[in-house]
Amino acid sequence: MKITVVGTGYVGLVTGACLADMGNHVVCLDVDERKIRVLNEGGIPIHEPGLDVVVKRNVAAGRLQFTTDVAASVAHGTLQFIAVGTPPDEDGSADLQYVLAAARNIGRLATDYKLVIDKSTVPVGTADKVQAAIDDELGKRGLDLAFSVASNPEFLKEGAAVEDFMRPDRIVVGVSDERAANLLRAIYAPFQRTRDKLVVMDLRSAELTKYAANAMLATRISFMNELALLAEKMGADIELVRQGIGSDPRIGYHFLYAGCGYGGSCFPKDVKALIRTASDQGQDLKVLQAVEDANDHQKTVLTRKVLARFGQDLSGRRFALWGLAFKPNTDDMREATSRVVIDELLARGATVTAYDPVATEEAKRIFGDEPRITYAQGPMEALEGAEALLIITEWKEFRSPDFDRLKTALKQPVVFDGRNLYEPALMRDFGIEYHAIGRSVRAQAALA
Ligand SMILES: NC(=O)C1=CN([C@@H]2O[C@H](COP(=O)(O)OP(=O)(O)OC[C@H]3O[C@@H](n4cnc5c(N)ncnc54)[C@H](O)[C@@H]3O)[C@@H](O)[C@H]2O)C=CC1
Ligand SMILES: O=C(O)[C@H]1O[C@H](OP(=O)(O)OP(=O)(O)OC[C@H]2O[C@@H](n3ccc(=O)[nH]c3=O)[C@H](O)[C@@H]2O)[C@H](O)[C@@H](O)[C@@H]1O
Repeated sequence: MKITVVGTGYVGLVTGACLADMGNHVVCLDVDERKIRVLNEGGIPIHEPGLDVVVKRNVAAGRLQFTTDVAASVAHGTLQFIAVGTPPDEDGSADLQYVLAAARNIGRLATDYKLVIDKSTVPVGTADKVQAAIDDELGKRGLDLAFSVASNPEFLKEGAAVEDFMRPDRIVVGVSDERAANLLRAIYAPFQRTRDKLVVMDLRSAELTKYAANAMLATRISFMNELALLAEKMGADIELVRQGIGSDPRIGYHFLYAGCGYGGSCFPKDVKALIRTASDQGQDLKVLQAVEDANDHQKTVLTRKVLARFGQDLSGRRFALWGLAFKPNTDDMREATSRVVIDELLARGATVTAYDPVATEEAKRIFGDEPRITYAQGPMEALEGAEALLIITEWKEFRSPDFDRLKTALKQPVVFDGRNLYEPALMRDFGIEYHAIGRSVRAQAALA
C-alpha cells in the first residue's frame, strides 16, 4: 500500500522503515531539511539499534523515500500517519500545533480519499480536532472529499524501537468507520502472525489508552523508588523486595527497578499532560500527581547522597559520571537525570568528567562549551583522579567493570550507583564504598 509518514523522528522513521519492510511504499516527510538531507545521503539522524539496516534495505529496494515536499507527500499515501512531536506546553498540556499543521496540510492538498492516522501521543479529543481541521481546509476549497481519522498510539521503547515495532505486544487502533478499520487491519496483518494483536476501539478510548499505559508504568517506577528510600532507612533491600513481589503474576517483574528517576521524551511529558487533561475536566489525578512529585525528588537522590558524603560545598572537587542518556541504547537526553545531576554538581562548585558510549555529542549540544564539563573517551578514563563515581545510565559495559582498576583510578573508592548495577556485599569485599538505591549490605549479609 502507499503510505505517508509525517514527521521523521524516533517514531516516524521507525514506523516508515518497518512498514516499508513489509512491502509498502512509504514516503517520510519532515520539515527539518537537515534531517532529510542526512537520510537522503544514507545517514541515520538518531542512534537506534538495527534501524540503519532496515532503512538501507528499503531505500535500496525503492520502497522508502524521504522528502520535505509537502504536496508530494500528501499526494502519495492513502494512509497518512502523523508522527510529529507533541511537546508539553507551558501549562503541561500537549502542544498540538504540529499535529494540526500536518492535518491542515492534508486537508489543503488532498485530492482523493485519505485515512489520517494519529500516531503521535495526543490528548483525548484530538481526533475530533484533526477531523475539524481537515474539514475546515476542504471547506475552503469547496471540496466534499471522503476521509477517515484514526488513532493508532505507538508503544515502542527507544533503544528497542525496531524490535518493538516488528513484534508488538498489542496494536491499539481507534476508529470511527469500517473503512479505516479494514485498512489498518490490512497494514498490521504482517506484524501479528502468531495471534491477533489488534485491539480495535473508539477514538477516545484509544487516545486515553496511550496515556494510561505510560502513566501506569511511571507509577510502578515511582512506587518502587519511594519504597527504596524507605528500604534504605529500614535496612531492607529493594532488589529482594522486587523479586518477592514480582513473582505474583498480578504484579509481574517488569518496570519495578528502583533508580535515580525516570526520564525520556515520554513519561515526564505524558504524566504531565494526563494530569492537565483531568484538571481541565475538574478532576484531580492525585495518584499521578504524586508519581510526578516523587520522580522530581528521585532525580536528586544521587546528589543528595553526594552532599551528605562530601558536604554542601563541592568547590575544587571533580566527579566522574557514567551515562548521560536517559536510558541505555539511545543518545536521547530529553529529561535525563544526568542533566539534573550535572546542574546540581556545577551549582555546588564541582566539575564533572562524563562518559557515555553514544550521547556525548548530544551532551555537547545541550551544555555547549561549558568549561566545567569534560568528556572522557572511555569509562576508566573518566575516573582518573575523580573524587567519586556517579552511575546514571545502566549501559551494558558498566555492568562488569574492572573493580580493582576502578578503585585505584578514583581518588577515593566511592561509588554512587543510580541504577543498582552491583551487589553491595561484593562492593564491600572489594573495599569500595558503595551508595546504591534502596540496597542494604545488612539485608544481604543476613543471607550469607
Ligand atoms: N520517542 C518515543 O519513544 C515515542 C514517542 N511517541 C510519541 O510520538 C510522537 C513523536 O515523537 P518522536 O518521534 O520522539 O519525536 P521527534 O521529535 O523525534 O520527531 C518529530 C519530528 O516531526 C517533525 N515535524 C514537526 N512538524 C512537522 C510537520 N508539520 N510536518 C512534517 N514534520 C514535522 C520534526 O521536525 C521532527 O523531526 C510524540 O507525540 C511522542 O510522544 C510515542 C511512542 C514512543
Ligand atoms: O510513549 C513513549 O514514548 C514510550 O515511553 C516509554 O519508553 P521509553 O521512554 O523509550 O523508555 P523506557 O524503557 O520506558 O524507560 C523510561 C524511563 O524509565 C526508567 N525506568 C524504567 C524501568 C524501570 O523499572 N525503572 C526505571 O527507572 C528508565 O531508566 C528511563 O529513564 C514506554 O516504555 C514505551 O512503551 C512508550 O511507547
